[in-house]
Amino acid sequence: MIDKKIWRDNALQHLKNLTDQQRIAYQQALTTQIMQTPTFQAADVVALTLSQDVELSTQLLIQNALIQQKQVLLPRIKPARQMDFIKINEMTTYERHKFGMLEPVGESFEQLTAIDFVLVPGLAFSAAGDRLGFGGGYYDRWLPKLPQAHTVGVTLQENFYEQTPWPIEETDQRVKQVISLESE
Ligand SMILES: Nc1nc2c(c(=O)[nH]1)N(C=O)[C@@H](CNc1ccc(C(=O)N[C@@H](CCC(=O)O)C(=O)O)cc1)CN2
Ligand SMILES: Nc1ncnc2c1ncn2[C@@H]1O[C@H](COP(=O)(O)OP(=O)(O)OP(=O)(O)O)[C@@H](O)[C@H]1O
Repeated sequence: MIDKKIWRDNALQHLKNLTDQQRIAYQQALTTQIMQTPTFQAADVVALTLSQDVELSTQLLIQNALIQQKQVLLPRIKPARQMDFIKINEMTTYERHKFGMLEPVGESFEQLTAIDFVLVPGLAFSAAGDRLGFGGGYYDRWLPKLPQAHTVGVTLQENFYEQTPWPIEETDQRVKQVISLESE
């Protein structure tokens, strides 16, 4: 879909332009904002992501969630654009998928209805919760399996839109909350 590509490229450009110093500040802000979210504080089981190259870093959030004794799950992609989530701990090892992402090694967490909180990755979000991902449709397929979970997207202010500018598809899953990070 050509229209989506324009908005994806635009959002990617904003992420690529960040300086190392801005990245550190955004990682800190992402961590603080999520940890202040009541649904995260109340959550026992959280599905996070392991950020890749241009994405805002989730490392600090993962470490804090583990320190807080939450059960932390990270994704592994499967054939047919499906995902498994693996419960991680300090001993978990990671391997690189041929598409480039680092993924945890371990058994799939099957109790999807026990997941309280999901950090949904995305390049851009709108106030209504519309999300522009990398285009695999992985989260659009997975999120309907856990309607009970609180879903949150975090984005740069530059990639946050009051009105959704990209075309919305039937299969697109909205997130329940969007956090737009302001620049310093
Ligand atoms: N950190 C992080 N992890 C994540 C996601 C994410 O957005 N961020 N995902 C969020 O969904 C899933 C992975 N999503 C992906 C989406 C697209 C491609 C990709 O490279 N697609 C290429 C090639 C595909 C192919 O050859 O079939 C493409 O579509 O051109 C890879 C992973 C699960 N893990
Ligand atoms: N549940 C589904 N069943 C069939 N096709 C789907 C489903 N969800 C999404 N798709 C298709 O997958 C393709 C990619 O979806 P989309 O562009 O929304 O990905 P994305 O949400 O940006 O990516 P990701 O979730 O991987 O970050 C689209 O062509 C969409 O129609």
